[in-house]
Amino acid sequence: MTLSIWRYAHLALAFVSTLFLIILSVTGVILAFDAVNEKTPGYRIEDVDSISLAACIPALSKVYPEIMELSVDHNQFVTIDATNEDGDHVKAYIDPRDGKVLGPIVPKSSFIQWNIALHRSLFLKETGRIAVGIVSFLLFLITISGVILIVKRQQGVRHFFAKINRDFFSQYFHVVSGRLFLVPILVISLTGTYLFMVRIGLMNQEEQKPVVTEQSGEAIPLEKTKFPIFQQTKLAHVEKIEFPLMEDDPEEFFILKLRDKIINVNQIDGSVAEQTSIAKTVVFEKLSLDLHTGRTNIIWAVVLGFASLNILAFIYTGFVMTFKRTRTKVKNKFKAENAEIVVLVGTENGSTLFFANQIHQQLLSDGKRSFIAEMNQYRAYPQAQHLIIFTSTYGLGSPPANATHFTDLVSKINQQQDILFSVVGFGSKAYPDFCEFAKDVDQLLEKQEWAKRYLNLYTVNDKSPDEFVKWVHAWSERSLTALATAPALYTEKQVGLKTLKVVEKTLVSDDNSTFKIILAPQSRSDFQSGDLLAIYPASDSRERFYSIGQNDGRIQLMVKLYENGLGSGYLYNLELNGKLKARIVQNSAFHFPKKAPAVAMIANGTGIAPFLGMIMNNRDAIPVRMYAGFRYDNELTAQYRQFSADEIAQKHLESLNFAYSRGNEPQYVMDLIRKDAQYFADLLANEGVIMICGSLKMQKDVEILLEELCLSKNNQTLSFYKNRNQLMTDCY
Ligand SMILES: Cc1cc2nc3c(=O)[nH]c(=O)nc-3n(C[C@H](O)[C@H](O)[C@H](O)COP(=O)(O)O)c2cc1C
Repeated sequence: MTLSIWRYAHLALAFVSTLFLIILSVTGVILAFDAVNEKTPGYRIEDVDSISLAACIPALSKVYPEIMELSVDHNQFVTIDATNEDGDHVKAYIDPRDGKVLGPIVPKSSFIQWNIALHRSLFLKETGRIAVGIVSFLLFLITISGVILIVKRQQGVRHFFAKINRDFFSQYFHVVSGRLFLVPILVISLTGTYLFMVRIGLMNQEEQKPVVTEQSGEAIPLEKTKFPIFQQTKLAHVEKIEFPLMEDDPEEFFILKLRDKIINVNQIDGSVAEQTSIAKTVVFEKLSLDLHTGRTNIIWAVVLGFASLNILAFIYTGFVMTFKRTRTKVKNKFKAENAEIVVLVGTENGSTLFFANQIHQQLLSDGKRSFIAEMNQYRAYPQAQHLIIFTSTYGLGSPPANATHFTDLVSKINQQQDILFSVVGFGSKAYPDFCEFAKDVDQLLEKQEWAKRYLNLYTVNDKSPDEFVKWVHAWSERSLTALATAPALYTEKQVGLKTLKVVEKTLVSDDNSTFKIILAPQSRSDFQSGDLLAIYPASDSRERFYSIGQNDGRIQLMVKLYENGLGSGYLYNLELNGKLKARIVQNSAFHFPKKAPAVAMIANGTGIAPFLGMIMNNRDAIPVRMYAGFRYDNELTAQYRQFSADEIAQKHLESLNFAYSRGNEPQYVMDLIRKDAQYFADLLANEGVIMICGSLKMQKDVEILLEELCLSKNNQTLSFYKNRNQLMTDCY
């Protein structure tokens, strides 16, 4: 499928960096947790911005005769490295106002250190650092391309924060959380990139020259509380203070390491002996580190933790989206120029392609020369008789990604022969322009001289299989092409294969080509008569469907054996007690209507199969009449007669009426219906249900007859009853 360049970039970048991003996100979550955890002991000195060095240094000197170092970390914890009055070495968190020890310095656990090393360099030293840096930059690019995709999706920057309609969970989550975590992820990626650039020396850290103040003459001693620089400097601005090693030595200084400069202070008179600014890049580096790690702010650390967690969720949902988009693989057996049926698909996220492919596959199975392509690949189809278009719509009635040139192409390329067209729109009623693009395409084709309308436009809301099968019914009945109408076949969640054992099989004879096969599921299976069995005779993607009759918890099929028939031949050749794998497809639209006051069943040939099961299970004794047409009265129909006698005795059935088309008096089911016209008219008038199973041709003829009957006897159209679900069909 054509992907827009941005989506392609977004995906390619994500693909390249996935593994690294997973490692960095997992360790990122752990380190964010650690950053929060670090702050939980109550060593934080709240008013470090009001404590001056002039207040705290003399106070500390009273408690600690010898101080080596005092530092204030990103948590605003103050640490001292000193000797106390008892001569003991103290390295601990203290209160800077009175020197009281608050707690010991606990080094980071080896687990956290392990995480830090993994996060920074993947344990690969310099190479790892470079890889991490590059991945940070890729994350930045992924974020930017993601923003562009959201802007495109939302039809402009103005709607960036507008409501996101939910197509499916992964997509919704990806977009909504993408917006929510946009800023933190941008910050993580940019600061990560910057830190990497600094570390590998890409940022020019120009040496800052110290400014030296010439000392004039002998220093006049001053009390430390009066040192102007100590009075001006608050603890909040300090990172570290190195104390003079030897007291009274004017060559030994207090070295104040502040965030933006280093100041050497004369310990005798408190004058500034030397001052060195810290390079901007270093200041930025510290800021980046604060922002990247959340070490200075607990709320930011929590936000970063969630953002990292969200990167993992992004990866997962992103791949679900990609999988969904690319899952349906299409194969063409015929070339565009030889195709008799052309299926064109307009899709952005691949779901419409799934529906289209289900149809294309069935057309191929039915021996039709079907060809499937994207709408943007529209061209001349010299042998086409049918053009079927399935397309979604994206915002303001726009075409999906692979249908953007369709309108232009249609105006440029004229087909040379008449082609019957049918358009199915896929969309969502959550959007004001429901299926707008499909409507436009339908109108566009209507105007083409070569295009002849085959069906009116059908629309499908939110990928509803029930709505889609309405089109399937219509197209298959009009074209007399067997297409499966069980909605379950068009749901993306397909249930798995089941093992079935052959427990009974009859043989065909000269005058009977239909055989019965009974299959016992080897695991718990829920199904009803009217459901379908999908088998895979060649163990490939080719599927064949059979209507199920439920016989005592087992699957009963009536199969007509065709010469060289793939499915029928496979089933016929199965050994007794042999096993096969197959899928049960629920077909709730053709289940026995348990609430109906009465039911008429109309079948021809193997269409009788589901009805046999329904009758056996009619324990509520709903009045059922069956009308069945066959070619010959043979041993099979004799069995049906025996079956009906048994079922009539059990009150499961009222009557079974046969018509034989090749007998002495050729008859069709239509003749049986005509004979019982009043019964059918009354049945429909009294909310009874008619079920039809068998050939599409028979269904068509029966419907024409029922239409006549309804009009003449009930003064109603057949569609009136159809709309009330009083006509159920499953024909092929
Ligand atoms: C961003 C976005 C915009 C959409 N805009 C419309 C719209 O304007 N009209 C509509 O009927 N459906 C709209 N839809 C719904 C899709 O057309 C619908 O979900 C369709 O089944 C998707 O099919 P696809 O996966 O084949 O692209 C939109 C969906 C998304 C995600």
